[in-house]
Amino acid sequence: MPRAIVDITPAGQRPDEDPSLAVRNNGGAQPSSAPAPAGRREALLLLSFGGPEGHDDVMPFLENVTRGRGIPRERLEEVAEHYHHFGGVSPINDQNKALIAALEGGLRAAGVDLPVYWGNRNWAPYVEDVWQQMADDGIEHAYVLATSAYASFSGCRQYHEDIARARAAMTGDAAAPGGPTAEKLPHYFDAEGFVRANADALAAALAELPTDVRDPARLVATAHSIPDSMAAVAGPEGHAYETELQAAARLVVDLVAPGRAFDLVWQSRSGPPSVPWLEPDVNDHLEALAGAGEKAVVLFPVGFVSDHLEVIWDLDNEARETAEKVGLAFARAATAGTHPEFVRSLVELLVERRAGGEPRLGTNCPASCCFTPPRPARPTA
Ligand SMILES: CC1=C(CCC(=O)O)c2cc3nc(cc4[nH]c(cc5[nH]c(cc1n2)c(C)c5CCC(=O)O)c(CCC(=O)O)c4C)C(CCC(=O)O)=C3C
Ligand SMILES: [Fe+2]
Repeated sequence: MPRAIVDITPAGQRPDEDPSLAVRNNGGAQPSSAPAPAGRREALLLLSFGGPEGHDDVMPFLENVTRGRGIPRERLEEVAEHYHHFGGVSPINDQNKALIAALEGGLRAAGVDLPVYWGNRNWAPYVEDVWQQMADDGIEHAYVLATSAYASFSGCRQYHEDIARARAAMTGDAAAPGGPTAEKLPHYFDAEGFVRANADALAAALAELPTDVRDPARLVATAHSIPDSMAAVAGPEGHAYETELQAAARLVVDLVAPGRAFDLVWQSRSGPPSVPWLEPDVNDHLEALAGAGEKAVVLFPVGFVSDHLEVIWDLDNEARETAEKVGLAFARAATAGTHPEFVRSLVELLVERRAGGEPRLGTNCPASCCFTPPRPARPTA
């Protein structure tokens, strides 16, 4: 019996935020399990976060990211300093360009003739503009590869909303969106090449440690912290962000040192202190490890796809400093980046979808996924 595809029709709200932020019509992503119709003009779209390109971009970029999110001004100023430390340029844009070049090569190698486009949520090239560009170029359907491998509002649902917003902007009518139709590719935290890329990097980082602490070194996976309320509703049954991260980290460690223990901790917490986010923070965890007599640690940021600013600032500066302070030998593994096996897996995901493979989570998400259902309207007297 064919499995019903549940269309994404957000009727909810972001778990911890203002309901007016939610895009009400996600007409962008309508997965179909039928093979791509012959002759349809298709494209691959890399959909990412975006990042500033210079000093003057930093504050407007941060305002785009945090609009309506209730992030304290002091936090924004602090994060702006991290960007200014690198001349106001986020590394994420060059990393996305490199990934696109690698994907183009990977598609050619697989004999897949598709153009690759790039759009962002928070900075140019904006997803709205690339949608117009694709329409002008005659593209009818886009497969959307988001630069997040996991569930959660921030990592999955919000990318669906970006697609819906871009399609609504084509007509000015969210109920009758335009431009190419789209389907988002599924979560890829357990894709063979993603796991292999992270495992190679973990092995390389371990090899950087002095030989006498290599075997007993503590393996510590990191991912972006999110509000507890967001974690609780991630995925169809809730807590999928943590579950997927645990699964990915386990797969990675098992390729390097089968069965070896690891910890999963959180980084880059934002938001007001009054709102609970996933804990422990990586810095607190390093202090606890040192306090328990550990001598060395390898961090592997399996929650991220490239070595963007939150990785290089929060780990290579802050966490490394914490490790030095408490006397832990420290190494940090690279993210998947443009590892050839990772790129090959991404191309495979695309090929699977084009052939009409059963849509998986991240492509077809139930309406309740990553949202808190809105409270029923109070009956009026
Ligand atoms: C789960 C997750 C991912 C991974 C999935 C994915 O990749 O999508 C991710 C990635 C990224 N986050 C990034 C940057 C920022 N994230 C912020 C704020 C926030 N992130 C959150 C979550 C996540 N974030 C959340 C819940 C907030 C609070 C505000 C809100 O609820 O939306 C802020 C505001 C300032 C601050 O408070 O830190 C900035 C500047 C960059 C770009 C880095 C660069 O430029 O290289 C990237 C790739
Ligand atoms: Fe973030």
